[in-house]
Amino acid sequence: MSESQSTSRDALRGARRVVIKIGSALLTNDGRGLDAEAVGGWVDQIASLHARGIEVVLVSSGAVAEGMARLGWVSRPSAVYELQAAAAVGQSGLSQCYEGHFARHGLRSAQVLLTHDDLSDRKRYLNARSALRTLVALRVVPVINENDTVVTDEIRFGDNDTLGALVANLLEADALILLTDQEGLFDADPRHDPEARLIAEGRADDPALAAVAGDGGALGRGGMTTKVRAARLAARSGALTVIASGRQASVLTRLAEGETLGTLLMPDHAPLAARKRWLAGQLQVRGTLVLDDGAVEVLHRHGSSLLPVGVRRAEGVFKRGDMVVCVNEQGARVAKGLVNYGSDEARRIVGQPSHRIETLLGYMESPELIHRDNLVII
Ligand SMILES: Nc1ncnc2c1ncn2[C@@H]1O[C@H](COP(=O)(O)OP(=O)(O)O)[C@@H](O)[C@H]1O
Ligand SMILES: N[C@@H](CCC(=O)OP(=O)(O)O)C(=O)O
Repeated sequence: MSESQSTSRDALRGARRVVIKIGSALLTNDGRGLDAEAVGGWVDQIASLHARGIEVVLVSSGAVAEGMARLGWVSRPSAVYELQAAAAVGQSGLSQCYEGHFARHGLRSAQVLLTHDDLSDRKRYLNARSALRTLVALRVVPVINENDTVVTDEIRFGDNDTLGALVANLLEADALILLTDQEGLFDADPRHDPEARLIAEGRADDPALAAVAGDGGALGRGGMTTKVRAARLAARSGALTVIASGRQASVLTRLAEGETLGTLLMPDHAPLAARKRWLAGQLQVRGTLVLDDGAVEVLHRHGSSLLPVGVRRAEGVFKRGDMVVCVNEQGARVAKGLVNYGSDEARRIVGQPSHRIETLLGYMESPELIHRDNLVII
């Protein structure tokens, strides 16, 4: 084992708070509802981590699959209202299953259902954080899922990898462990390429990883694409990510002991401040600002605010306070942030020096289009 590998795996051994996500592809027993026996096995391992003083927060998929099994449906419905109904039926089964297994170890679990809005509204985000922190302090294991029954396609995470990463950010976890049906991230999708080789370690921000990550199977949602993206999100609060097979014997306890299993994706920059992390985790973007090269440079190099003079075009319909993405002239994403002017006003002031804002609009809200406190480089 190389020196860098042993150092990285040591980081996992030192983890005190971990978010463990168990994916649909793994949980659902080839689509026939929950694999309760396998759930029991993971809970046994989590109980053992707990006994060593490691705080565990679980993100578990499986509600829709369990609901389908309970309702006797053989194929996944496409209508949103049927998926919502299946999730409602299945979520109680999921919760019961975990509760029963944790009870064998004298541990309590708690069901926490979150939506995108809970994490995008700053007040609700802080509320969710304090509730989860309280549960963890009470030595209860939160079992989190997306609240599928009340979300529509437009506002959903969809996959639970992203939710897991945002929870890791929220709780400043040391590690995010994504358990799935493959041994980790391969250099090609092993379902289609028998020669594919496991990537043991990488940097969460490495664009080459996103290039080899493909879509999910029939049961899962985002495949490796969302797992690699989740690693990038988790890295923003300094968390490392492991993608590993939930079918490997004692996978969680072996990882906690520093064994080389799965794919380890390490953060390669300092963690962002809490508010910037929250900004970075925002998925819903209302518009696009196309920046000139000078603006891209000052944002990158100096962490400056974005002034209208550096913006070529404003696209989309947005209000003051909405999240917009900033791209360079080739369309590559550079930053995102909360904009100080709505799209109509923004279109009138782009390319202009800030001292002209008042003349152009009849008022000046602020000299920046996005203040640096509300801006995050991506
Ligand atoms: N490069 C890759 N390496 C490993 N698996 C990959 C890769 N690209 C795509 N996949 C697919 O991703 C699937 C796991 O993702 P997904 O089905 O969403 O599972 P989960 O429900 O656990 O999130 C695997 O079954 C695999 O076929
Ligand atoms: N929230 C959904 C699960 C979403 C999902 O399958 O995500 P993933 O496990 O990342 O493939 C459910 O409980 O059915």
